[in-house]
Amino acid sequence: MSTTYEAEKQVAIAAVRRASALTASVFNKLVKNETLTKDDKSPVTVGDFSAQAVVNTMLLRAFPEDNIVGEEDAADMRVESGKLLRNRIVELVNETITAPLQAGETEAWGLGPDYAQTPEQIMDIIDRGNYNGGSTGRFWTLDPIDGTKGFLRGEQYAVCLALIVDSQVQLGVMGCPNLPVSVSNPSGPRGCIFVASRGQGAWQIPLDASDSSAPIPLTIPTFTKDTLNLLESVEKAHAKLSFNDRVAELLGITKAPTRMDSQAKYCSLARGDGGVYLRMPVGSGYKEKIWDHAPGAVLVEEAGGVITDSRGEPLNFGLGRTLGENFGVIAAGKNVHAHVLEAVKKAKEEETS
Ligand SMILES: Nc1ncnc2c1ncn2[C@@H]1O[C@H](COP(=O)(O)O)[C@@H](O)[C@H]1OP(=O)(O)O
Ligand SMILES: [Mg+2]
Ligand SMILES: [Mg+2]
Ligand SMILES: [Mg+2]
Repeated sequence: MSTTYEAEKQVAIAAVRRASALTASVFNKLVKNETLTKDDKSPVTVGDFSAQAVVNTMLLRAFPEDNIVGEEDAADMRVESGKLLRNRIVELVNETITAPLQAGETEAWGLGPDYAQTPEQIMDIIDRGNYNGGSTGRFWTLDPIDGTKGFLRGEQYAVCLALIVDSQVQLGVMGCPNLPVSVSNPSGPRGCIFVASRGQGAWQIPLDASDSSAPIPLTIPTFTKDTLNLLESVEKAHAKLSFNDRVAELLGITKAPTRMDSQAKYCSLARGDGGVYLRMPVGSGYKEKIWDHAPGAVLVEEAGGVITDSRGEPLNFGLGRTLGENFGVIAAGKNVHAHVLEAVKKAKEEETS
């Protein structure tokens, strides 16, 4: 019998909602020493650490046996120089988890006025994201702020959570606080959640729990050469944008690419706002992380699309914390995908000839 992971979906949506609210509220108050630079030179903020603590708390209360592959760890908070950072994170996490219960939430998820945690508990819960993943069993993967650079610029970012069972992504939930609710009204209200579970479709729901708008089913539409465009990174160090330009040319695309940080690109693709997610490695040896693609992958597939690496092979979420050797990512609607794959092959041949 196939399972629909309904209980997991409810917890994941609530966790992404609380963590998204935290990140949105912290953005306006971020001060200088609340952002650090990690060993790989990428930024991390009190928002990333706090959001990971909130999501891990709720997941582990609801599913104590589960493991979590999370992006962040608490090492920087455990040292003497991390005291200010730690205090701020403890304040943010406790503010978020002790906030009154909202519709559908329960105290069993560690929420409500009685559930404040000690600094030690919060550091330990962040470090419960240290699981290494693998090809068998069930685990969650979490990117508490995907697109930290976009977050710091006040642009797109996403709180990203997925459930992986025996290497297959079964459930994906992404919170996008800065993404317009409606594609046709880009300057209108912002804040959406994208949800997909295997065999159950892809949906957009409101970020605000008190908004009772009905879930919107998502299907990737059909594109023509004139309406097709690429969705790509803002950061030049994350993807080879010159390669994308050549692929667009080979495909006869005339529309300019949409540059956007984070897995909000997958969300945009799933709702027809952009026709191709294309990410090619820059050749720095960076390995793509499973939390940067797992929820986006199930969302695209459930919206009727296809996602592979640049050779047309499926992404492998069972290799550990990374996707292994990086051959890039192509995601698009079924018909478009085959053409992109062909154009990518041609552009690669040109590079080596
Ligand atoms: N050198 C890199 N190459 C590719 N992706 C990277 C690199 N450094 C960080 N990332 C991750 O790429 C993703 C952002 O990609 P995009 O450019 O598509 O927004 C983020 O998950 C970011 O991590 P983070 O979660 O810390 O922001
Ligand atoms: Mg990061
Ligand atoms: Mg990320
Ligand atoms: Mg991140």
